[in-house]
Amino acid sequence: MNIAVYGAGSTGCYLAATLLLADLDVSLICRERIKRSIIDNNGIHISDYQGMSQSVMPTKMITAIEQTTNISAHFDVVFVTVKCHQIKQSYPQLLSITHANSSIVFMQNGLGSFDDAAHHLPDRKCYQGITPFNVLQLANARFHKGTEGQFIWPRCQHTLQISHAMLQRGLSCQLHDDMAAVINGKLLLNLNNALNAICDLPIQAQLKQRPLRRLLAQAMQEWLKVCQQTNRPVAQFTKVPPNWVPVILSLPNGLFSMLAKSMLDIDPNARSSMWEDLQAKRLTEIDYLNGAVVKLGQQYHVATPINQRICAAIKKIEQGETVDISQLNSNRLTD
Ligand SMILES: NC(=O)C1=CN([C@@H]2O[C@H](COP(=O)(O)OP(=O)(O)OC[C@H]3O[C@@H](n4cnc5c(N)ncnc54)[C@H](OP(=O)(O)O)[C@@H]3O)[C@@H](O)[C@H]2O)C=CC1
Ligand SMILES: CC(C)(CO)C(=O)C(=O)O
Repeated sequence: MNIAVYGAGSTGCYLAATLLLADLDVSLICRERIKRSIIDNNGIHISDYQGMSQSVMPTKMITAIEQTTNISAHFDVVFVTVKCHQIKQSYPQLLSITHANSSIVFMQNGLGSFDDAAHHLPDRKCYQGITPFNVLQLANARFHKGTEGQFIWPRCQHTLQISHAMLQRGLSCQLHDDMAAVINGKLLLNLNNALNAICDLPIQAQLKQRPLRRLLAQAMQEWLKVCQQTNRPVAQFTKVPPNWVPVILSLPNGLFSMLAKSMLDIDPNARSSMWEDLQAKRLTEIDYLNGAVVKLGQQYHVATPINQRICAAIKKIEQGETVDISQLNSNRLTD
């Protein structure tokens, strides 16, 4: 089975290293800077907040698909790990490197990008997968997992084979039959990406502040309302069912830290991928996260004022303006 990780950056390099450690045949399709960094540092180095640390040297790294020979229809499985807004440009290349029985697994957060991909690649088996944990790209080809979780993939012939190979090496992933519920449940957590980026604090420090938790709880309540209204299933990612998460987040600090130990048991430096995007002055995925909640809210007549303010704030920051998180409690950002 020939596997490719298309767009190996933070999550993609972590995924590629994990699959290589399971002795699978993996090619990285990545930028020249990533390839150079991996070569200069003798491999990909992955670590996690519980002390795991492993290294692996990929032998196949492709930076220019058009100039690579024997790659046409070569891959049986492609994990796509580019950002949501980079998916559109990938269709011709994804078509050229796969065949009719290939599985293409899209690993993006949020809603919108997968539907577009499945629509544009009708001759391929397209699936959605999820990275439930945070990966921070550090210097020297190091990729650090800062929160808990395992890769989640749809159950299909290829992922069953991959899961088996991983298990034999003491590694694990989760296979699900209902990826739509998983995506909706992950979006609930990703509503924090923007808030985390705006408050400019590590997630753990952010969660210790009740006003910041309450903002997140309100954003989550709006999404849960949309899900209820549209009969969308929401998978559980936390110790408590999705509907309880905003309730727990709204509790006073003492009660919250007693009841939400696992939420706080993360790397003290972990931040959201949107924080990373803003630091690097990259376009964010706001339209696919809080923006998707707003869009569905408008469609199904559910009010989403907090998510609207969050979107407006991120758009301002993308344009170089500064935003104070306290402004989210007023209407000023949507004016
Ligand atoms: N980072 C995280 O902790 C988490 C991220 N996610 C989700 O996973 C998805 C991927 O995020 P993440 O891994 O952070 O993204 P990254 O930006 O770190 O990685 C994507 C990489 O793909 C490269 N790329 C883009 N287009 C191509 C192309 N055509 N050919 C080769 N390389 C390409 C990008 O380069 P360039 O920057 O030059 O465009 C970048 O290096 C997102 O939807 C995100 O929300 C989910 C859970 C956690
Ligand atoms: C794991 C999590 C929720 C961390 O914020 C994430 O998905 C991200 O940063 O994009």
